[in-house]
Amino acid sequence: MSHKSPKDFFRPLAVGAPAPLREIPARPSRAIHFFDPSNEKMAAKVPGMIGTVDVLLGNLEDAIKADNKVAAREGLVKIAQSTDFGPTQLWTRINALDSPWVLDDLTTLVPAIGDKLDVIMVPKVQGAEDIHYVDRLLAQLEAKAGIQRPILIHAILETARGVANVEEICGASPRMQGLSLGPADLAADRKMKTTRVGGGHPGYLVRQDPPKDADGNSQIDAQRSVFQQDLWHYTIAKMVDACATHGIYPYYGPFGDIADVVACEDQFRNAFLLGCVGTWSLHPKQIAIANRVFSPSVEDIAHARRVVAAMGDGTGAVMIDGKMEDDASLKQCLVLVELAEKLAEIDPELKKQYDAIEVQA
Ligand SMILES: CC(=O)SCCNC(=O)CCNC(=O)[C@H](O)C(C)(C)COP(=O)(O)OP(=O)(O)OC[C@H]1O[C@@H](n2cnc3c(N)ncnc32)[C@H](O)[C@@H]1OP(=O)(O)O
Ligand SMILES: O=CC(=O)O
Ligand SMILES: [Mg+2]
Repeated sequence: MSHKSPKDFFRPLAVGAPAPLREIPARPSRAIHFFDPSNEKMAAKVPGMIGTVDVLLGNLEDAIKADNKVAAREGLVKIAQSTDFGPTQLWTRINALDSPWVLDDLTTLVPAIGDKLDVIMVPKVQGAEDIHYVDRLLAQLEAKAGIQRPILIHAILETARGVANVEEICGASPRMQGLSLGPADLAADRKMKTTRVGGGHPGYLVRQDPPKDADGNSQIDAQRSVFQQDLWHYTIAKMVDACATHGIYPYYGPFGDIADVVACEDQFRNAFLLGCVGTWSLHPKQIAIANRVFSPSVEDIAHARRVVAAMGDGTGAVMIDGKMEDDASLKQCLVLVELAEKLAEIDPELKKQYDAIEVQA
């Protein structure tokens, strides 16, 4: 954990840098859509995606060929300078802190487009020291460039040491906006034996007990159901707790099987139910899945509003459809109602659906 005093924590780290935020804004970020700014075809699609996705992220790290690193950085500057992003946030993923590109990433991007960048995603974060390094450097660059609002930091949880240090990473700077799970790098770093980019694995399962014959002997060769388990449950739950403790936001990460939109939706929904606020989208077709999954359903909002209406001042207990509701379940319902209100501000279609709900007595 940081050894700074609480008041120093909220002082700028360079003379002339903007004051750190005390609260991280809860801006909707259901899909963080990755694009390669050095890929002209992909980059050309970016202006048309504004308003259809909550976050557009110019990726400079993995998935960008070494020969294209400079073109990606320069492409991002060009796109950011020539585009009005309206309601859509602009993020970038810089190269890893031990790479030959990251210093130029930061010293180029902040002066050129620091006033347009909402969040910088930092990959392969190992501990608080990585965040401290970026924190100070950003403050120096912001001061030099006269940037008026602090650029926030998002860390990818994708090393074993990062997972072990997740608490101190979340609390390392008032710039910390959130964390994403990086299942591909994390699997490699932990020496897990899956070669998939996120999602489940058919070998990670629990098998139904064998039936017994008339003499009570187990029929181990009999047909038995298997239930595939979630390889990522532990890490996502740990990440959600660390983020909630520090008032920042957890996200699922990449789902690499672009064709399997069904399993992608399942993985996203598991993360949503566990507390994540959004996910990555690698391909345009994953945006609609993320927007659907990370927006509460009309049924959930109808129920939540009914509980809120029935609970009055929030004390006591009531019965609704045979189920007990009290202060705790009211708070659960308020999580959904408040999220729906935020989403309705930026998504007219959702607003229409939520507005049409009639609250049952
Ligand atoms: C483990 C990690 O670090 S994950 C994060 C790093 N990885 C990434 O960022 C990957 C981003 N996505 C991509 O590179 C691509 O989507 C790929 C390689 C997965 C698939 O690309 P393609 O084979 O070209 O996909 P496909 O043919 O279905 O593309 C259809 C159209 O969508 C466009 N498109 C594909 N992905 C994107 C994207 N992320 N953003 C914008 N447009 C895109 C294509 O250019 C193509 O355009 P066209 O119809 O004008 O030809
Ligand atoms: O960067 C993402 C990952 O899964 O690795
Ligand atoms: Mg990674």
